[in-house]
Amino acid sequence: MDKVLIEQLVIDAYIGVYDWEHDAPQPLVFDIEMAWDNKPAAATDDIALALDYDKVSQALQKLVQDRPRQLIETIAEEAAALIQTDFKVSWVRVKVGKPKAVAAAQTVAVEIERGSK
Ligand SMILES: Nc1nc2c(c(=O)[nH]1)N=C([C@H](O)[C@@H](O)CO)CN2
Repeated sequence: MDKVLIEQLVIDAYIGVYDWEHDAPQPLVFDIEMAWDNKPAAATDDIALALDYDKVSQALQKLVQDRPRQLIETIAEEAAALIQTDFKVSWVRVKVGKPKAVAAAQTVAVEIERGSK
């Protein structure tokens, strides 16, 4: 299975369950894997046949900054749904890290897979 990947995409977000988290944005780090047949794009050298990682990244930025949320689970689920619906991706893995959440941890994260390969 071919994939298109977006790694370590940083998006500032209003995210968290505690009041202090509602006052300022903090970084979320996205790792995304998307099933995509890369052969047609490679054969034609045509971006129209590729899964445009730039467009996906922009759409994720808009989604995340659209409104505050409490849980990174919510962001992960909404990101997966957007990628599947708007970009016609049959299978996606989304990892959302919140590096500032737990002082003693380098990062905390959730990861989900949606769709079929
Ligand atoms: N599974 C989760 N646990 C926690 C979350 C979360 O989004 N998913 N969030 C928090 C707080 O917002 C925390 O990040 C503040 O440090 C706690 N646990």
